[in-house]
Amino acid sequence: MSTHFTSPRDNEPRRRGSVELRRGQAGIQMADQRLLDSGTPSAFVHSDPWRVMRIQSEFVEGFGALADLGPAISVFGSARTKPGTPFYELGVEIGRRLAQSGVAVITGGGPGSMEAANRGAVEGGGVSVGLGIELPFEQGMNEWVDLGINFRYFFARKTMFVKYAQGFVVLPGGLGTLDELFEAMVLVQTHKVTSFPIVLVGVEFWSPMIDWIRETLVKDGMVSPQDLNLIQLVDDPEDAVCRVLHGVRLADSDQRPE
Ligand SMILES: C/C(=C\CNc1ncnc2c1ncn2[C@@H]1O[C@H](COP(=O)(O)O)[C@@H](O)[C@H]1O)CO
Repeated sequence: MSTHFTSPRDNEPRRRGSVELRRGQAGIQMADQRLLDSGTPSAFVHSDPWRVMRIQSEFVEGFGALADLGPAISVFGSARTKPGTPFYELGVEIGRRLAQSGVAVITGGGPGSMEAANRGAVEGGGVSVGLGIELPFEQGMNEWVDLGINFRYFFARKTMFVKYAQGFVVLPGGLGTLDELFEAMVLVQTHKVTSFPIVLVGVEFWSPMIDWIRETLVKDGMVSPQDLNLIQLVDDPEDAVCRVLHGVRLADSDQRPE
């Protein structure tokens, strides 16, 4: 990068990357001066430019670790599901069936349904991935994660769930699960991702939400009736895995040249 100085009175701009500075703005200390000045306070590590580098490093680390993962499905669901409950067993069964079909299982790496799906993936002899998130209360990665990456930023982590999976399976959950589900629906609705199957598991749990989408959002014109086709609803784990994998295969053949 070339930076040239001008007198603050001079009308020639000082350039800093793509930014041009004149007059009072041109007097700001140069980045390399700040870097080398031993008297500079450490506050810069809490500044936005520094954060941008940390954010960038999360993408670089994530892309690097997952680049060779192969086919994968992201499984979401409540962090609070207890082992031994029907929803937990559902998660284990889905993780196992995905693994047995040769597909890696990606979860948020936490407890509950995430742990269940990771556990199923290990039991099914597959690749078990956890994308952990730094939280104010220390949680740690569940013991069934074989390839774990920890993130500081939710948005960087969410990119990985979509970029390295070819579909989503969504178990019953709370705000975190809803956030992941609706982000995926928006990405498909706006064609940011194409032919991305989203399968909800748990008819009784999800039906009121789907009814609300149909009876309020569609009725009031907030979404189109076709948007309901973005999701599929099932109860049976075999059906869930079949549909998500079938959706992926359909997508593959859609994209194959004639
Ligand atoms: C609140 C509890 C644990 C928090 N630990 C989490 N670890 C990893 N990922 C998490 C955690 N909490 C939420 N997530 C993400 O959101 C989804 C679950 O959220 P929900 O609100 O429970 O539905 C999940 O898919 C994760 O990606 C309890 O001990």
